[in-house]
Amino acid sequence: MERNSEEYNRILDELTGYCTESGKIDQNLYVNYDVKRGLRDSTGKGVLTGLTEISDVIGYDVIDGERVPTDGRLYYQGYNVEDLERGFHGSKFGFEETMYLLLFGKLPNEQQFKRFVEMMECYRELPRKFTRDVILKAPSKNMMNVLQRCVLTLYSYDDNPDDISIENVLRQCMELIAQFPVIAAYGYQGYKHYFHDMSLVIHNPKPGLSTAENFLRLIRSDKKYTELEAQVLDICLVIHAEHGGGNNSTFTTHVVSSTGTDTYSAVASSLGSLKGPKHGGANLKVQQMFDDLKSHVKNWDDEAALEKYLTGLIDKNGFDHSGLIYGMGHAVYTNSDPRARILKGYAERLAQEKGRTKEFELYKKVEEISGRLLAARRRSGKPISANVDFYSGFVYTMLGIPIELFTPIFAIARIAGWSAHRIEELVNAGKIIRPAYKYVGTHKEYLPMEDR
Ligand SMILES: CC(=O)SCCNC(=O)CCNC(=O)[C@H](O)C(C)(C)COP(=O)(O)OP(=O)(O)OC[C@H]1O[C@@H](n2cnc3c(N)ncnc32)[C@H](O)[C@@H]1OP(=O)(O)O
Ligand SMILES: O=C([O-])CC(=O)C(=O)O
Repeated sequence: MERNSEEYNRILDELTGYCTESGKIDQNLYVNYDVKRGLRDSTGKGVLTGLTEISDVIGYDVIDGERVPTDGRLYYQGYNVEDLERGFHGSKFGFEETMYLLLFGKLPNEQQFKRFVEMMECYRELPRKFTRDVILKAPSKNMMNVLQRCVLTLYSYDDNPDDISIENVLRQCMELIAQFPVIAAYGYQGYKHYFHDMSLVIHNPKPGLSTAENFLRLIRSDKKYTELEAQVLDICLVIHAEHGGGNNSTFTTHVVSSTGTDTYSAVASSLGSLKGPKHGGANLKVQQMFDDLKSHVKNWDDEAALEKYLTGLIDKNGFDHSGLIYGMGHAVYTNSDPRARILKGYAERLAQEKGRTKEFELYKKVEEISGRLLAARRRSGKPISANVDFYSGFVYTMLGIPIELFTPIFAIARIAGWSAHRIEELVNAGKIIRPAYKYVGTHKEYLPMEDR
């Protein structure tokens, strides 16, 4: 049979019909069996599946035994992220301090920090010819795919890949944390060259520079960036670095690590999760959604037109027909996400500097109208607000960072959290994660082919 022939397409349609029909489950059964869909209870609260000391994500206060929505708070190893952000002001190495904090449980002193940064510098170097043989050999349009493929290939360059002793896993994690920015940047350079006919530019990372500085240097042909750009990107990495054990990609780290598998398999799985548009991939979707909005609503001051467009999104009549307004909503946060508050502040300051205040005002209006429209539709009455992905892409565009690198930047930061959680899972030698699935089909008798 020839691919894409009429017959091929007819059979594929028929098979698609079979598997869609076969996969359908009566939605009432989920209620009858009290299935914790999405691992949530009937109030939407996450089912407790683990304990962690790495971070605390707070969306409610408990007052007189009642959960009351509150402005979100996020703590890394006990430290409020907003205090960290203020503390790191003016530094370009906030992300390196954050990595240390997440991995080792405390903030480093000067000597510990110097040694750590030096170690990360030597881990940053990719294996010999890896760039040519792996990154550039099979260029991809998607840098999350490049990261996944490279992580899996790094397994074969490791002399001791399957050893899950803490010492070996820590070494592997530190290497991957250091190499992620380089892989994403080189993957992007390969993409520009092979898909957009631009010159291939591969700079080496420079010792003494922070992760943020090196990343900006590697993605730019002239290696240039401003102090402000490096500082803002550094803070973006800090606030994306970790988010508890329950977020989808970190939970994936726990699930996969609980089998005793190798670090490369676990990290590649988490990358796959983070790429999803309901998770880290939302930063890309937000950008695309705003492009779509701008093509439909020419007058950004026309609130009625904005409301109509956003209502269309919820009704699955616009953009990607998913029914979602990207960048809004969160499983834990209610009144606000502290990271969105921080990013909104940077977005406002950058917009003033770059003459993009009108666009910033548009974001604010969309945030306000979406929150109102979504809250009105919800059965639970839980408040809904902008999440970390709402303003991040706007900030990145003002830093001159291309859209292809939005979700990879999330991954460059979040691998620090995944690493800390992988080690926490292994240190505590937990049970293999294995929830229950109830069979709701019938049992049938086998029939030989001629009798079917
Ligand atoms: C880094 C991150 O992962 S941050 C999240 C990034 N993702 C996005 O921005 C995508 C858009 N947002 C969403 O899809 C959701 O808000 C999620 C995935 C973040 C959280 O989902 P949940 O935990 O199920 O949210 P929650 O329980 O508060 O929402 C319940 C209801 O509101 C709806 N809802 C929540 N957010 C949105 C949204 N942005 N647009 C439309 N509907 C929404 C849900 O579909 C659900 O509807 P239902 O009760 O009728 O089934
Ligand atoms: O916690 C979540 O579910 C998603 C999230 O915000 C993150 O991973 O940063």
